[in-house]
Amino acid sequence: MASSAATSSVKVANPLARALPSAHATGGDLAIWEQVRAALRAESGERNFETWLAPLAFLGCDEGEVHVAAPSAFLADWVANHFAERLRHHWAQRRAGVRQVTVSVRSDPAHAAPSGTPVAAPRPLAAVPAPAMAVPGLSLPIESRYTFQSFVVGKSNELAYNAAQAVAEPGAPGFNPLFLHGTTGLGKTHLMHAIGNAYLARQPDARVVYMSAEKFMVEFLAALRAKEAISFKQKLRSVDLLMIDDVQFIAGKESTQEEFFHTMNEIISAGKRLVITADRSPQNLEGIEQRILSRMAWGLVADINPADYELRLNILHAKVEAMPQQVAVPDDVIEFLARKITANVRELEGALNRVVAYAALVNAPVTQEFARERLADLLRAHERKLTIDDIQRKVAEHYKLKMADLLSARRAREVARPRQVAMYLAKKLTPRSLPEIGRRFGGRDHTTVMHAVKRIEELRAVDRELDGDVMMLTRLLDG
Ligand SMILES: Nc1ncnc2c1ncn2[C@@H]1O[C@H](COP(=O)(O)OP(=O)(O)OP(=O)(O)O)[C@@H](O)[C@H]1O
Repeated sequence: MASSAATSSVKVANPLARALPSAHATGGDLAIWEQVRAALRAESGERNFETWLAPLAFLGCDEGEVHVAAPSAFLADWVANHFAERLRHHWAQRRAGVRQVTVSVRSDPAHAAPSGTPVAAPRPLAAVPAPAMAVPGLSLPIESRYTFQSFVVGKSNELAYNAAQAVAEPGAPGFNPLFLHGTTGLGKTHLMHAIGNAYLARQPDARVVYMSAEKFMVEFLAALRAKEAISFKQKLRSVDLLMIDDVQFIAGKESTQEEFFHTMNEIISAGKRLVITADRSPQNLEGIEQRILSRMAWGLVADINPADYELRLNILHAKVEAMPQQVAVPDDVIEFLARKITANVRELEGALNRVVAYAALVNAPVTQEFARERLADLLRAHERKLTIDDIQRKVAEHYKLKMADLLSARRAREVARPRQVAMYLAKKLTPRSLPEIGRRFGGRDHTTVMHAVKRIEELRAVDRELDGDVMMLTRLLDG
């Protein structure tokens, strides 16, 4: 992510540079900083403010440049990309001449190496130990195929992905724990394994434990029975990185929750890393003690939303590329799957595998027809007959137009652009042909529809608002 999205008035200082600018904070500037904070709190909401903005430290302002510092490279990056323009705006309103905001990474004396500490020399290759593993016995195996590289990023999982990367990086991430939540099959477990793999690749000797909340409970109760609870506690609390999957499982299980709470506290206060996943947000987890919920919400809570059409396409492309056998899967089949299998990524992946495996078995080319036949059961379950009429209505409603306008010959931009969006969606989301779509839009020619589709494709690449409209409409219409 980083600096690419930062506006020209904002820069992210090199996250690795620990030294801070020599600006100084005067009393007047500190008062402005408090006002800016209040304005940001009001406009971004309490949650966003606490997560992203509250940890910022104000360093000072010199020659039109405001310097703030975040506790980690991850936070610095995120603030620069998502809040820096607002920061600049509020400063500029209150202090003449402010043109730029610089976000740097705060050097934290508590974590800095004491001066004089020798930096470890790189180890020669031959001395590198065999690939490290999670703590045997205690941890479930960490799957090597689930890596950051094999995780495809889109708007719906971007925050979770970036935060997960920050946990695996060497410096303190600036938040603890990381709480990932989302419904089934959206990549929570994948990200946890990716954290484990990346962390162990950097520090092969680290003690990493990945376990389901169910395993946590089973192991804890077994240790209690065997009168080995102390050793269980010690083993678990001495890890460097603890990852607990599906924490909703301990709902209603009181003694397990008690133990879980103390484990969380120990890990966090020892500065070790904790990652937790659940199928819903902390506020929505029922049957879990309030003190655990607030401890969880104290770190960074990142949701993973269902993948949109674009992300589904990208995931499918990535999965096809990663397949061991080189099977040609034409683009129209990929688009077909991305359009039809919308529930979650696990199902999408399963559908692709099913089609490809069967094609290889019977030595048939992968076509849309073939895919439709192989997935008939799955598709029937999802089938919702989406009509051009549905699309027109939704688009008209979204742009606050009358249906008659959408179908009219009016060329004014405020009508013509939504009409092109509707034609584009009709082509992408229904099996109707271009001439058929033209007919349904007031008897237009198929070349008009073709032009509309091309135009919207071009615009989506450069116009974020339009792209957002199309994605939202696609989700509303196509599930
Ligand atoms: N963004 C993504 N890129 C690549 N693969 C993904 C992505 N999201 C999910 N997957 C794949 O989808 C499958 C299901 O993901 P995963 O098991 O991580 O889901 P989950 O959210 O943990 O679900 P559950 O709550 O049911 O355990 C995995 O094979 C995973 O690799």
